[in-house]
Amino acid sequence: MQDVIVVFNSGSSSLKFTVFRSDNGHAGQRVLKGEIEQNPQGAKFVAKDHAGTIVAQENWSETGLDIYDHLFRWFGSFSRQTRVVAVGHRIVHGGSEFLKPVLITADVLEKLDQLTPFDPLHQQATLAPAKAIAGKRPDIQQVACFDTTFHSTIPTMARLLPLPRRYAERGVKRYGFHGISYSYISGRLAEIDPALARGRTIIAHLGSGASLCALKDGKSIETTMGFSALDGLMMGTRCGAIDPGALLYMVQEEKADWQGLVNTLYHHSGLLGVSGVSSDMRVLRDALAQGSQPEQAEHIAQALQLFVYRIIQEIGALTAVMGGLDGIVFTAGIGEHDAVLRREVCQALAWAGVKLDDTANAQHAAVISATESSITLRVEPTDEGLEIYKNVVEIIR
Ligand SMILES: Nc1ncnc2c1ncn2[C@@H]1O[C@H](COP(=O)(O)OP(=O)(O)O)[C@@H](O)[C@H]1O
Ligand SMILES: CC(=O)OP(=O)(O)O
Ligand SMILES: [Mg+2]
Repeated sequence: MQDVIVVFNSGSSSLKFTVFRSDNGHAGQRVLKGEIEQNPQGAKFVAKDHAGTIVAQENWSETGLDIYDHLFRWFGSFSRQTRVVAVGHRIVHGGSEFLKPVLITADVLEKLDQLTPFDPLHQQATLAPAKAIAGKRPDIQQVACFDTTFHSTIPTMARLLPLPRRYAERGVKRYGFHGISYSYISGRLAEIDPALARGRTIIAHLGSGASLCALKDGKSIETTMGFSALDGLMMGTRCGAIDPGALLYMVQEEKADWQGLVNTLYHHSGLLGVSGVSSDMRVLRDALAQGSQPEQAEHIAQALQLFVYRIIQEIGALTAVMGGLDGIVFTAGIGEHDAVLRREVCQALAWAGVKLDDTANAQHAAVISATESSITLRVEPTDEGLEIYKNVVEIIR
């Protein structure tokens, strides 16, 4: 009977899980990974073995929490051949209380539930698997790892929002997110590039959700997402930082109700909102290459340019806060795979001494800076699943 640790990384639209052997220390040997993609019509479940071969594929008519009955039926058959010794979860918001990974208890779940208004997009989606398992398999130890933990080191000036003091006392301050990814990359840098790990390095986690982290001497000192995962960079469907007066206008003039505003800002803005076509970089680039009609082509081009422009603005700000810049590490879906995006960002940073090696960039090499570049440029795949697995091993040890 194989002992395993299961790791859930629930995103805003999909539930991803990875199964690791539990007898392999921090090496984290994957035996299975799966995804449940949900849509209004139901859910599609796919599980693949370590070689990527599909070992299970099902379409379920249920959605929301009902998918867990199917998942546990499948889990039941799966766990008859294996022994699930623990489950790890990516929980996006840990608030001010949870500053490191914790064993999940009813009290912990209750406190995390109360943070939902701080992150209406992710919190319940990331808590759902933990709640389902706590209800159906209370014998299984569960560990919560938080996207906010890595940024517990940001200083007061990075933490405070310029609002009346009473709001900070209610938790309205800057937390930062993508911390599990940043913790993984920071650990990898210590292994592959100690100078960058200890230096002034910006990690660019550019996925559907996108943010930057200013890593100084191995610690987060500033990051672009703040109170919420809506803040900072322009993203696939999220607006990022915008003038609060625009929100007041939207509410006043368009009588936008709260839910309508949540949907607009979280789901219909960003690349999708400006292009009017898609939130996915690949779709937008293909549409331009295939020659959209002129107005649509202009909107797509502006969306892509604005995406880069916001990254440049924030890199400039983080560089100032760090008092200089030694390296940039690109990661996550866009950061790892979109050489055009990386080239456009690096070209706009020539003033800072950034020089890209175009050949290495096109090959998605680990190091993409030219030898004469005064700033090291790297591409490093993130691995939130492995980072969570390592935290689970530590907690249940
Ligand atoms: N080959 C690619 N070229 C450009 N962009 C890509 C590529 N592969 C993935 N992406 C982008 O990465 C995004 C997904 O980012 P990822 O970090 O994988 O997921 P998530 O943000 O949901 O955690 C997609 O929306 C897409 O825009
Ligand atoms: C915090 C956050 O935005 O996560 P994701 O990029 O997975 O949506
Ligand atoms: Mg992500």
